[in-house]
Amino acid sequence: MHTDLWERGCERLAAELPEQQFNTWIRPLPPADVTLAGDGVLVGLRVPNRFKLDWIRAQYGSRIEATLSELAGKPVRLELSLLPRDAVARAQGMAAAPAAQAGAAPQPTQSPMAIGAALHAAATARHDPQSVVPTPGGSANGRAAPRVGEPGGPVGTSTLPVAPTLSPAVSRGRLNPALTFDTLVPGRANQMARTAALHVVGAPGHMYNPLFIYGGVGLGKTHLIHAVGNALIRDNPDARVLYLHAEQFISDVVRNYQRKTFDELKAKYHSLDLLLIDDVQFFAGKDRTQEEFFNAFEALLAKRAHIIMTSDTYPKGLVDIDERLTSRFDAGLTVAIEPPELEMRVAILMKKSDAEGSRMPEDVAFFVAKNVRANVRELEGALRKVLAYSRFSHKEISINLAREALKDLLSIQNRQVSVENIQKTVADFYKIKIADMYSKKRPASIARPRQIAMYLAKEMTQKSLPEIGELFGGRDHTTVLHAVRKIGGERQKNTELNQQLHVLEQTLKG
Ligand SMILES: Nc1ncnc2c1ncn2[C@@H]1O[C@H](COP(=O)(O)OP(=O)(O)OP(=O)(O)O)[C@@H](O)[C@H]1O
Repeated sequence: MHTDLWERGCERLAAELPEQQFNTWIRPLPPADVTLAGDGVLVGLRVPNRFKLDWIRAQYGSRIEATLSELAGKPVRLELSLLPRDAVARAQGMAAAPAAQAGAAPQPTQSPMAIGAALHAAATARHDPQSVVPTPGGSANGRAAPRVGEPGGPVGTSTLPVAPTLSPAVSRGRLNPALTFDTLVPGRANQMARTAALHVVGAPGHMYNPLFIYGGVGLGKTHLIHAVGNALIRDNPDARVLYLHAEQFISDVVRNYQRKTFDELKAKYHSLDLLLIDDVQFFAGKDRTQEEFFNAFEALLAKRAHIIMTSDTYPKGLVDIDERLTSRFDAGLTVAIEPPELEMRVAILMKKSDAEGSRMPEDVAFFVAKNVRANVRELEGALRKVLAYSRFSHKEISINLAREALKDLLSIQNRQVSVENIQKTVADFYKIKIADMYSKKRPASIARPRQIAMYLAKEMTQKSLPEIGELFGGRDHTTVLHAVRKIGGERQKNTELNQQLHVLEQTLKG
């Protein structure tokens, strides 16, 4: 077994990567789970938040896989997942004291892995934006520069001053130069959001301010707002653009609160031309953060700076966020990004495989796209698996190869969802009693979830209409057919319903 594979990998990465990059991104990770999987090795890494997960995957994923594969002498597949929230919260609670000493250097005598475990708690509690933010990645003329960690890319320590008021170069450093409009595949699912975003690039500070983009996980919200930032800086290299995840804003507020340096916070945020802030649902229940964000928001709009926010739900659907904020979020333009349809998924697979230098034949792209429907992030994961499998096995990319590479994923997808499970999940979601699924009650608050459950039963199980009717309290098959048509039709037009169905489908697929 390769029990010490991760530790050896860390040692190698510590020697190869610039020190600050290793210390920021790899060292704080908790020890990986290493398991043998077929002819290869599966290395599971848990990361405290989505921002870090995306960054580590984009910047270091292939490098980690290559390093570990070399050490193991067999193919290694890296799987990144989020640490459960309670584990993060526990670590934050435990780390209250170390957080005060954020930045303390690890003891050199410890192994990278031991240090990783020890520092993990402090790192998750710290969330120091300056420490987690990558070094500048854009060139002076705004064209894409090599990424952090790539040959020719910037080294760990920024030579730029980190002033409370961001210099344009520092703000540019927070954008991922790979996330542009060119690399974002357009389609019906992101048409509105993309068009609105392009308007902002054309006339920042004018129309659609603030722009609020919402949608389920992995659908391209972050990509789109980075694209706006990158395009704006390309057109105007002096523009002060800041991208940050809502959690970083929260940490900034906490830090300035502790130090009583609110003027610095104001100077930093109120001076921007474009603020891109991801996942504002994270502000829930954080009153002081909401107050500071409100102040920044008002100051930026007053000087015609643009604000773009993303969230997993529309403004009125945000919970534990002050209404004076949510009503302002809704005051510009609110647009949804929907799950991509089949053709768009195929286009994404083909574009991304081209970018990797291994074209995926169209029939294979259709096969993968038909089987991976949840979101683009999962689609990318499936693509990575197929490409890696083809590389390691020295075989051409074909449907058979894709079937083999994705067999775990396909077996999960094919797992049967039962009508009983659908009834329970839908009842929980809409907060009605499960008995109402079989009852004859007709108020809309009950009849509609029941119709939604019937629709999902038809979509997600092999049951016939009469069988479904029977399982819903002995209803006639025409009642089921009516529900299936009604909900299916509405889904096409009603974004909110579509999002709810998407969440339910994801939950049911486990
Ligand atoms: N239309 C698209 N074309 C190309 N790539 C896309 C598209 N949509 C999403 N992606 C890619 O899918 C991945 C996930 O997208 P992104 O991180 O922007 O999703 P998100 O909606 O912000 O998710 P989350 O809410 O989980 O943060 C990224 O690698 C992104 O580049």
